[in-house]
Amino acid sequence: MQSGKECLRVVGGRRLVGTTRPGGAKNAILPILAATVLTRETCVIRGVPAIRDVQVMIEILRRLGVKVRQEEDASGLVLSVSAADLDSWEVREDLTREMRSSIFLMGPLLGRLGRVRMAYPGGCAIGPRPIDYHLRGLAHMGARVEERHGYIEAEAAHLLGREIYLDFPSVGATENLMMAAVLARGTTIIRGAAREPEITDLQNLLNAMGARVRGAGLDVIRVEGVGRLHGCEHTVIPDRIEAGSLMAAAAITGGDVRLEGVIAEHVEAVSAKLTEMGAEIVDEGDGAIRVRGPKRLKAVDVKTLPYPGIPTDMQPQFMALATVADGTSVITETIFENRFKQAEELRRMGAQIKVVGHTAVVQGVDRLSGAAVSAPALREGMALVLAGLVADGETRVYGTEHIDRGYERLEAKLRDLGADVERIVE
Ligand SMILES: CC(=O)N[C@H]1[C@@H](OP(=O)(O)OP(=O)(O)OC[C@H]2O[C@@H](n3ccc(=O)[nH]c3=O)[C@H](O)[C@@H]2O)O[C@H](CO)[C@@H](O)[C@@H]1O
Ligand SMILES: C=C(OP(=O)(O)O)C(=O)O
Repeated sequence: MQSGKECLRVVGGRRLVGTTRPGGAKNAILPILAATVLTRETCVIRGVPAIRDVQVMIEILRRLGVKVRQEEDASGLVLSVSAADLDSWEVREDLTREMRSSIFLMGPLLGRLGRVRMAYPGGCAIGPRPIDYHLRGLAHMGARVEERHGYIEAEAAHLLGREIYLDFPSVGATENLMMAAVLARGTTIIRGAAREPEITDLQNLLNAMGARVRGAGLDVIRVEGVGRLHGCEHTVIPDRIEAGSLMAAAAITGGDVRLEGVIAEHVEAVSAKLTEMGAEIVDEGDGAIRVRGPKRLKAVDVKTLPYPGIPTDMQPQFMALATVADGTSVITETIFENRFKQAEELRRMGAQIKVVGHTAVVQGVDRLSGAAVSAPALREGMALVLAGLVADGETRVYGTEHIDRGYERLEAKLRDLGADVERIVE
């Protein structure tokens, strides 16, 4: 029996209808905030999502001596970040444990200060998450990298532009190496780079700061090192995973939801898959997408791939949809080793799911039944909320701290669309 805990209480059975919009992209703002330490001047970042990961990154920056001012405008949070005087080059263990994305500070601190010390970020609920590509790339650029007592220390009087090959298009390694390269001597070429839209957003920010980066969105990125960077203003792109999650909520409830402020191209693969499942998706132009869910979803096969494929960050949500679809869906996870933790929780709600290695076979059932479930991680939590929206009776989703890492006002947004969802402390 769980007590004194916070949960999202979802009562299933409501169609979602209305208009909503995603916030700024979590996976764009985190490297962007790290990149602001590359200059002594102030960077003003707009459209920042009010999520826990952003607050943790702000805390990390503050402990390095960075001044961060928070305001609000129509775009969301506005952050003015000023790293004029950095008084530390070390990111402590409690903070790296709090958020893996603290690794994004490695490249910028090394570029700006020539030195960085950081606790080794561990794996997480989605499996081991090595950082060997990050470290190998930095070493190739001339950094002396040492791993000791759970800490990584890197030093380089000057990083040198080099040609770097990534064995896999790692999003984080691509971004870290881009940030390390902007102040390096000479030109860095990253081959086998990840192509996610958040990398293009980072390129846009860096170039607005005076960097010379091109190629983001393709698999070869060229960075010509410059002597110094300056302050800038930048607005973060909309969160395509939050958008996809809200589209999934419309689809699973047989709803009719209009999303505004979306970049349709960023959710194309998700739209195509939802259409295959029987949803009707109309790109209305000007960043608006209308999603109408069918009476009953159809089973599909889903395979996660690097962008522009189906994102792994939408895989748990697709699994939730598959649990109530007509027929058998096969879901293959190719990005992370262990990202089916939601399956066990969905089974508590009556889902029929068999997991064998990287594949999950989901036999759609007529009804799910509400239950007490626990979010093992961020998207996995969203998947449980989606299941709760259509389950009979009440579902309590614990582990809200995971959901809050990346969803801004989730229960309020769903409630505005007619869902019966509230946050309660038992
Ligand atoms: C803050 C952020 O942007 N997070 C996203 C980022 O995470 P993250 O940047 O951590 O993910 P990566 O693209 O680096 O990881 C992809 C694969 O490469 C492996 N790998 C990665 C780096 C490395 O040095 N060695 C290595 O083996 C990982 O274990 C994983 O199997 O991209 C993931 C894949 O789209 C998303 O799920 C995360 O939401
Ligand atoms: C896995 C995710 O993020 P992170 O890399 O921040 O853990 C995610 O956004 O689903």
